[in-house]
Amino acid sequence: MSQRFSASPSPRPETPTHVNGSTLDLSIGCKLFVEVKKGKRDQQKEFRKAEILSIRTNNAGQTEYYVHFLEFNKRLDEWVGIERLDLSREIERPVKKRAGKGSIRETDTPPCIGSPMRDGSRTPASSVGQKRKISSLEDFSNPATPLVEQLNDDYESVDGNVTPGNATPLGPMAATFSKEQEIERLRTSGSMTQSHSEISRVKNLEKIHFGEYDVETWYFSPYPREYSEAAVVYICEFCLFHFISEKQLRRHCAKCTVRHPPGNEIYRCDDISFFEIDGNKQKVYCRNLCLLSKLFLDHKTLYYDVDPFLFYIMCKQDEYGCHMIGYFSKEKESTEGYNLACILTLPQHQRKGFGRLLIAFSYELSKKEGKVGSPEKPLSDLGLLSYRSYWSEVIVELLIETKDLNEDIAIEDISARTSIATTDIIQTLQTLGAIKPFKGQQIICLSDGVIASFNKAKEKHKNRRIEESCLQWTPPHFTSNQLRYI
Ligand SMILES: CC(=O)SCCNC(=O)CCNC(=O)[C@H](O)C(C)(C)COP(=O)(O)OP(=O)(O)OC[C@H]1O[C@@H](n2cnc3c(N)ncnc32)[C@H](O)[C@@H]1OP(=O)(O)O
Repeated sequence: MSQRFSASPSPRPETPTHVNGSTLDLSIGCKLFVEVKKGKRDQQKEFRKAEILSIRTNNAGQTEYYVHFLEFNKRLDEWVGIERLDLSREIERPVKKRAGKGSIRETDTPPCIGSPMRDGSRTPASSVGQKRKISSLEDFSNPATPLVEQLNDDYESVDGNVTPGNATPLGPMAATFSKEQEIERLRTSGSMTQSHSEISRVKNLEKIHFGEYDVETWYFSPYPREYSEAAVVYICEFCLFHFISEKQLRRHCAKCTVRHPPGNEIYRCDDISFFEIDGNKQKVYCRNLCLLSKLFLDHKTLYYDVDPFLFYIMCKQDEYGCHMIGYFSKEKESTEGYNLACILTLPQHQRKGFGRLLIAFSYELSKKEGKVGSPEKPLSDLGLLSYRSYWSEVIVELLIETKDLNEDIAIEDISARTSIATTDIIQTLQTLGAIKPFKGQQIICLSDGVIASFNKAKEKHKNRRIEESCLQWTPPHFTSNQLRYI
């Protein structure tokens, strides 16, 4: 059965808006101040500069604008009505640029910069070359914390292979960008990235129902076109089939006997289990998983070519079955030495230490393989924060241990014992301010502050650790041509 894919209702380029009897032309690319959605208790209105990315008419015939708050993460983009626009302040209009001989093209996007990815696509400027701020709803209140500054610096160093100096403008491809081509690429390509000029700037689903949760989505994902009309998309939490109505889901659940991900359970400790799934064997499940994860992963994910990947699904068990909390994917063979491709904790389970557990598990697998590994780049803002937190904790713990034993330890030793790549260790130590010059040499020295933060974090995470003895796994081997299990 062929499926059609689409971003959202077709955007209208220009809409005359009536204010106090006069007409105001608001078009895609206009930048203006928009009221920020705040918690119920916060009475104070706050406005931030935002760019209009799309315009639509809702069922009640009212015009709505899809806005992106400048310098904030895309997951805060949303549809707003005219009442949230501050029309009393200046509106910045998109610059008209000449597109070629005799024609004028209106441009609302900066050129995309970035390095070619493995699949030939480009890394988006938003995630690599430009400075970004970590943001969630609560971050609106305090967008410029020291953590944010730290993160911005980290972005440039971690993804440091792209700097404005070696950035390449996207060139004529951007001008001839076709929606059909993009849809086809989203549908059929492997690892993907997004650029500013892609239709996927506008998210297509508002909410999903998953298990017992209703979850607001963050980003575009290529679900079938008709799904973008639904207020909620219903997903079976066990087999990941998706439905457009609750009735359809109920009918499905009456027949669906699946109670855990379709793979081998390779780890169980208390109520936490990990299942290993081969993308080549469970294509439908893995594609549905990638569709789901794309709703929360902006900058890269794969959702068609799942064969070369293994998927590790983390579940919490109860009497009904194994409920998915998060997952990570891993290339069967990574020439770049990556031990993790994409990682996701479902939003309803975030900030509870599960991301840390997923990361720890990926390194536990690397240890069993006798390899050093690193996550695939670029990392998202949340990915980087989580990795920084994990790396810091593991490295500081080892340094304290070796100091207590009066042993010397080199970066290579840390890497061999933790499976963390030396570049990640050095960057982490630099971030902690732990590399100091001493008598013409560089030494590692932990400040009291770093040790105090470590002790606090250790206490917090003491119940969320991977027990090595609970991992029942031998590294799988694959034939070189097809990457299947032998
Ligand atoms: C290689 C890649 O795939 S990069 C892409 C990474 N994935 C994504 O961006 C998808 C959307 N995000 C997510 O799924 C999650 O945020 C993850 C997987 C990155 C982290 O999962 P979580 O379960 O929330 O992580 P966890 O609770 O273990 O937090 C780990 C640490 O990261 C940091 N952190 C995580 N989220 C945040 C946040 N929103 N704000 C500030 N710090 C954060 C904190 O230091 C936290 O430790 P703490 O709670 O003790 O302070």
